[in-house]
Amino acid sequence: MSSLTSPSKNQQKLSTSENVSSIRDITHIRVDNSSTPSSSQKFSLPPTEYKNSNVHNAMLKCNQDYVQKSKILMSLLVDTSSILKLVRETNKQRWDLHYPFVGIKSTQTPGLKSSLYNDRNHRLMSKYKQKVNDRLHTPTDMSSSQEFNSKLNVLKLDLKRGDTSSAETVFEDLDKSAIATLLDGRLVQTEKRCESLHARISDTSSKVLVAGDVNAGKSTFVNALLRKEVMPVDQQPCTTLFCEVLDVQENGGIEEIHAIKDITSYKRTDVSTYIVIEWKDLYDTIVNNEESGEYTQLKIYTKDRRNAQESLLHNGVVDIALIDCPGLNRDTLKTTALFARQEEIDVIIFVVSAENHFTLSAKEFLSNASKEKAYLFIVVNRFDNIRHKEKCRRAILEQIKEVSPRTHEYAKDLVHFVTSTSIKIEKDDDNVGNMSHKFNTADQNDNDTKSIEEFSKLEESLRTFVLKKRSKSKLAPAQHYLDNLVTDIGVLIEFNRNIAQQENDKANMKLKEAERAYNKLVSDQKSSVATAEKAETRVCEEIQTFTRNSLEKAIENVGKNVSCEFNGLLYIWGYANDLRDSMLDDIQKEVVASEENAKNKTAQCIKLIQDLGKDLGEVKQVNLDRMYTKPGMSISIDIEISDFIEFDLNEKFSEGLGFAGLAGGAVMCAATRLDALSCLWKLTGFVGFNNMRRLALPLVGLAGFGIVTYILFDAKHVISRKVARKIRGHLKRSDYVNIETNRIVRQGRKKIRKVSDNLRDQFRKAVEEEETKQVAQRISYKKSEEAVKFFEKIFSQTEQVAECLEDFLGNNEWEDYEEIPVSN
Ligand SMILES: Nc1nc2c(ncn2[C@@H]2O[C@H](COP(=O)(O)OP(=O)(O)OP(=O)(O)O)[C@@H](O)[C@H]2O)c(=O)[nH]1
Repeated sequence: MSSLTSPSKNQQKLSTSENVSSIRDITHIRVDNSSTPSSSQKFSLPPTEYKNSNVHNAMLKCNQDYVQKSKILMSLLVDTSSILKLVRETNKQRWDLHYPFVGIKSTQTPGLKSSLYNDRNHRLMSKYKQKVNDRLHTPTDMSSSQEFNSKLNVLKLDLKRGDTSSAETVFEDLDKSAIATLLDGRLVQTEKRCESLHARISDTSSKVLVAGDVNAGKSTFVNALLRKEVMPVDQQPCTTLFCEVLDVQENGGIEEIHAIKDITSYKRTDVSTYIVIEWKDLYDTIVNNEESGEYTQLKIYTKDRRNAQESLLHNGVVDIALIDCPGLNRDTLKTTALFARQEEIDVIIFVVSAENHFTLSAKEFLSNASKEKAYLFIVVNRFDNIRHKEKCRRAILEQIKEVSPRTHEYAKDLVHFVTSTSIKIEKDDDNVGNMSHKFNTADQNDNDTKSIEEFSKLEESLRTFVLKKRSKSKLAPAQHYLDNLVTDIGVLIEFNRNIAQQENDKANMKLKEAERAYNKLVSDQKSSVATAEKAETRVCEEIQTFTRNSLEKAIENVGKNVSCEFNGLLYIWGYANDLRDSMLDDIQKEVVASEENAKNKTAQCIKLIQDLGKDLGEVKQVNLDRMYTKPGMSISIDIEISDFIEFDLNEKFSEGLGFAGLAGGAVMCAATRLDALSCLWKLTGFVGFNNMRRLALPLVGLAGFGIVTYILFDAKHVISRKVARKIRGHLKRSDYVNIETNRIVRQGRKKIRKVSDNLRDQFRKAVEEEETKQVAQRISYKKSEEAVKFFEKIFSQTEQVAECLEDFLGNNEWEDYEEIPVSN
């Protein structure tokens, strides 16, 4: 099997460039045929046998050239196939290929800067580069799909969609991946085509189709070539299906007839794909098939006992298979024409009866076949039946001139007037079985040396022609195909390299932008977070200072501006309570004011912090209404008797007066607060009645004196002072200022911290997003960079293939095969 079926193995052995250099070596070394397995097999016969045969030597020479050229071509096909595989792989996995000129309306393909021009001097550009460049920059008419697609030949996409839509509009409807998929399909087809071309070149055999009118003597001619009675001959039309006669070596040395129903599934080694026909049944099978149509083709493996110099089937150079066709008529014309068009058919031999000349079917077949194959090999048979031979010769040559002028030009080599029945053929009763009685031997004429000579001449010409045609028919299609293909690959790759380069430039720019944006964001993040932290600290300190000062001041001033209605001594207790409440209210007012201040400061700070992150997305609103809704520290102060007693009286009073006043005050207080009588009663019980009686008078006197003093010296101021002092003392002891300040600051800090945390979060997300963007840009940059490198590598590999193709196959010698079909 060809190496194309396992390119990976092939690649393991040789890289493309190594392969190409090995191809270069091939051309400088004369191919030593004896070293190749096929040639050792083919030239195993003693060389003396060839000595006198110029024809055979010519065949050997011709074959040498063929072997050498086919090796090069096969290597190039393998390399091209590997390139296609790499392109396909990239198209599928890494980089969607762009189809040249999609959506570019200008005839100058703007934006397409060719790196090929980067060569120092345009004139120094390789032929291949120049070719690709010219193709890329040739103005394109976008009006029709045909013109549009003409940038590519082999890789051209078939995008016709109705008559009205141009390829351009079709392309507009397709997205990038759809085009990549279409291209993938095209690449697969192309790879297969390379494989089939490779297989065709590696196949050393040659197929020769023997066509002609009914009863022209095709089967007789085939038998004469083989010198053996293989094909059944009948005066009635008898060949009804295609019978391919091959050398027995092709079937492992076993003479056999395979009747095939479906030729596409035929495998010689798989007996289920054919039926083996007995030799004796060959005639009946062929004749009966006209009605049954059971088989489409027969493969007849037969032994040619003649030596290589004489044999056609195994001539030591090329394995020739002869295909005997059914005679041409309206029914068979189409099938035979189709058969003749097959690539495998290297040569068409057309057998015409000298008596009947060309029929209409024959002319139609020949004119079509000559378009396909250029040169035809024409056998004018049954020449023995012609009396005016020269006249007949002229008439037939005239007809050939009409249907195939090129064949006519080389008529000496390509047109032969023969009598097939003049050739003595070997009969093998085992093979032909009961068919022998049907074989017409009446026309055989051993002594007709002229006819035999004519036939030998025909055979010589035929062998050389088959060989040359084989070279041409097997190698030329591959050469032309490769030539077109490598140019197409170049155009496709260069076009995509350009796009990849543009995308790389763009990606590079975007990557740099992304890096800049990222760095700026990270620095903004640091500074903003620091600013927010500072603002938080500062504002909290401000709130703290303000609150502390306010509360301390309020506590210090407590009672200074208090005014409560004093309704006389009887209501002194209520007065004291009112005073206390009023004082505590004043402090509470300061607390509320501090809370309000803290709220404002917090709001300002929050605004400042939110402003720091205003570019980072939506700002989360913070509700400050719920701040300080819970009451602060509660103050519980009870008014006691002692709150009415002022020990530290004004310096203007003496100590005695003070004591009396106090005592009086105490009595008054007790009198007002308690039931005086019950109090007295209790006191009497305590000190004893007699003692009480003795104390009563001085006490009453003292009380009276106290009452008078108390009234005289403004009881309400004393209470105010005492209550204020009591409140201050209580608040100091309970660390009121600190606790309240901390509470107010804490709540403000909490709100600010929440906003700061949100800002941090916003920055973190933004940084993450920028990082992701940066990573994506880096990936896209790397991807396009890899694509550029890949396309450059592929282009240079393709260029090497193209140069080899140019060097070794693009010479005039090659064309000679068309110019001189037979002569050496
Ligand atoms: N006189 C003469 N008769 C020939 C010659 N070649 C063939 N014949 C006869 O022509 C008849 C038909 O020959 P075939 O070889 O069967 O012809 P064919 O073209 O294969 O026929 P179909 O396959 O049926 O189209 C037979 O009787 C042959 O003996 C020839 O060169 N000279």
